[in-house]
Amino acid sequence: MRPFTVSMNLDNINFNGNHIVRRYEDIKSIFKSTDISLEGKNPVIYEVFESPVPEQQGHLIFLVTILYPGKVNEEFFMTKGHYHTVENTAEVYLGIKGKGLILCQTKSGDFEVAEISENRVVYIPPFWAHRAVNIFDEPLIFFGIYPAHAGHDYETIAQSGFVKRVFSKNGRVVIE
Ligand SMILES: O=P(O)(O)OC[C@H]1O[C@](O)(CO)[C@@H](O)[C@@H]1O
Ligand SMILES: [Fe+2]
Repeated sequence: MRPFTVSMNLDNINFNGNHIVRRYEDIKSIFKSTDISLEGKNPVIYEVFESPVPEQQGHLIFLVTILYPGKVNEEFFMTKGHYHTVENTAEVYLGIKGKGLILCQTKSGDFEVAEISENRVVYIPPFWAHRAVNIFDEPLIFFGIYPAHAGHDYETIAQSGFVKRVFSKNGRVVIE
């Protein structure tokens, strides 16, 4: 592989790698309850633009995630969340726009919330599951980098979920 550059122009982002689009119907099971008002609309909850890099040890995948503003009933839009399949792999996020929370937890029950916003860097150590939550009324946009061989373990989260959820209640952000 040869060195390459890409544009970070957010009006027209495309790194020529995977483009993951997750809509309400794809991920509604992650929310506490279903929301009839979204059933017909099936909005895009988030999309991820990844770099075209082989999923092999030694490489780094970089990405931009756009997590749209919105709620499923009172629960803020969020990503599926995952552990890395190769658990001993970390991830770094750099906030570009918007405001959010990165929920982090370990299999032994440890939990942490990290704030993400423009110019703030979040470090997710090895062994920590991570889920992004948009707590603002604009898209949450962040850049990320992780080892290309890390993989995504969604199954553990599907079975046991995250220990906390983030809601909007009377105009306030509530973590329960
Ligand atoms: O993979 P999920 O949980 O749907 O969420 C996507 C987020 O996690 C990542 O897959 C990185 O591991 C990013 O691409 C993105 O920010
Ligand atoms: Fe990850």
